[in-house]
Amino acid sequence: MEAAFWHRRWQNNDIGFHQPDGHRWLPRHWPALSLPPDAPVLVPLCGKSVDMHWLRRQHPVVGVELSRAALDSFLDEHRLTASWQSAGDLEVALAPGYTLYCGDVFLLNAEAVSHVQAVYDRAALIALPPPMRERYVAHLRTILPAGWRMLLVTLEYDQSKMDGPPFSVSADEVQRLFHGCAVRQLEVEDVLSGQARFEEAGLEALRERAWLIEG
Ligand SMILES: C[S@@+](CC[C@H](N)C(=O)[O-])C[C@H]1O[C@@H](n2cnc3c(N)ncnc32)[C@H](O)[C@@H]1O
Repeated sequence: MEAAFWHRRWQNNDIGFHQPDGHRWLPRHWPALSLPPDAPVLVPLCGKSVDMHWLRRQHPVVGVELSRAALDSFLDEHRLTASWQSAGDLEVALAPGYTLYCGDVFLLNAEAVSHVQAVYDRAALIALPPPMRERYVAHLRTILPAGWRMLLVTLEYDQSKMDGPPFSVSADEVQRLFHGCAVRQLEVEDVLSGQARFEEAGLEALRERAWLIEG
């Protein structure tokens, strides 16, 4: 998607992807990453996810997000005072425990994530259309220091019945994108029931999966 698409969504408060209570699987599956306390965690395409607030209890959090409005809302909602600085091609908000980059994830460089040990991707990979997904994963794999681990959440459904975002990402695609990494499915659940937009599109299944990936 173009940047303008996302800026419009934030401007119009059209943010159905935002989960005010956080993702139910984060507390359950985060321990599978076996991270040392204080290991810095990258949250790409972070929006104003409250999952960052949960992660922050254990880890310094590095976010990256196109929309300044999203990051300003996150800071406001969590009563955080940030100082904004320029960081090369991006801007960055520094608040206690948080380093929040504002700009295109593809402009995030290896220096910015040189200390990162883990990644939490919920609604980031699946927010991107196919060619951009390849580029996104290749970019993360290029800039992250060796030994990273990731908790990834994907959705899979019949893409011929509706358009993304969120886009359908199959188990095969996850394996392909992360070839050469250790990829383990932690959980799969059909979450179609009660999801009006997906039910109205005539889908018969909407499979959500959690993955542990080790680079
Ligand atoms: C579907 S939302 C998910 C947000 C968050 N991960 C969550 O769970 O609520 C995708 C987010 O990615 C941001 N985004 C899209 N493309 C981006 C890019 N190229 N670089 C940085 N952020 C991007 C959008 O502004 C949007 O906030």
